[in-house]
Amino acid sequence: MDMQNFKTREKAAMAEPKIIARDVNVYYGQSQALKSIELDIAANEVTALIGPSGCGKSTFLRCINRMNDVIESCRVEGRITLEGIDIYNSGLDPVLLRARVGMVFQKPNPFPKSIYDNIAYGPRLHGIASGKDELEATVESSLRRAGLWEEVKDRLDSPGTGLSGGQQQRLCIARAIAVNPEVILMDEPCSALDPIATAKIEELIDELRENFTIVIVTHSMQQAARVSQKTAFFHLGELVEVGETDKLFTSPEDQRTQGYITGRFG
Ligand SMILES: Nc1ncnc2c1ncn2[C@@H]1O[C@H](COP(=O)(O)OP(=O)(O)OP(=O)(O)O)[C@@H](O)[C@H]1O
Repeated sequence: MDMQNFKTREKAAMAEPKIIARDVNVYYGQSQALKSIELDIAANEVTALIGPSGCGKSTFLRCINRMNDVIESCRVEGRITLEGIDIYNSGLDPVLLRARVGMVFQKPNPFPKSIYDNIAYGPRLHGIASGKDELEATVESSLRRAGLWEEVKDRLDSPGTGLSGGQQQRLCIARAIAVNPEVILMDEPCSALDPIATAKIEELIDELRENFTIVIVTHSMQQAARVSQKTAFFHLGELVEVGETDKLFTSPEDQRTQGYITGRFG
């Protein structure tokens, strides 16, 4: 290994995880959806959350930007830190948290506004771009980073909802990027898309990790294997196993992981 490579790896090994979850328990009313979750999420990596339906993947994802706050019956216990800041107990405004931790949903959900305004909305709200020129530049760079600029540059005033499903999802990714978040959460972002649109989003995810920390929930083990560096396997509200994606899929430590990835249940 050359010196440069060694230094890069050493730096990565020493770096603090971007997100740390400790003893996270989540309840919907009386029913417990997550049990004592402990997970470190590294910066500039893609972490995939996998597991059978109902195991708690989306619930955990929503804990990271406090989206569970809007579900009345939901109660979150434990500690989740973002760069050392406790996101539940620091008095951190959830709106500001969600600017740092953006989210992309299963079904593309552009606002019923123009393509331009879909992207400009967040920067306007958070006062990120000052003036028309800067806002235009932010809209363009966000669309470029989401791989959508060439396809929409001549129709920025058209409604976002008029785009194809795959384009709408890239619009939603561009919208998330526009406020310059550190983390992007993706809840099954390709489940409503065809294979070609899925491949585009997967390529995009790989490019985005250079600048963002990405956590993705997916039902597709192939997708987890293609896009992620780390994979966490959830089962019945427990985090059973987490590790390097290659290792988790080739030599898992737990029988339950083995059972799931070989298709014995799920
Ligand atoms: N809003 C809610 N109100 C009540 N219970 C909920 C709510 N959302 C999720 N649950 C329950 O919490 C548990 C975990 O659900 P969650 O959606 O997090 O699982 P998941 O692994 O993401 O599932 P899927 O893969 O089917 O999306 C399930 O038992 C589910 O029924």
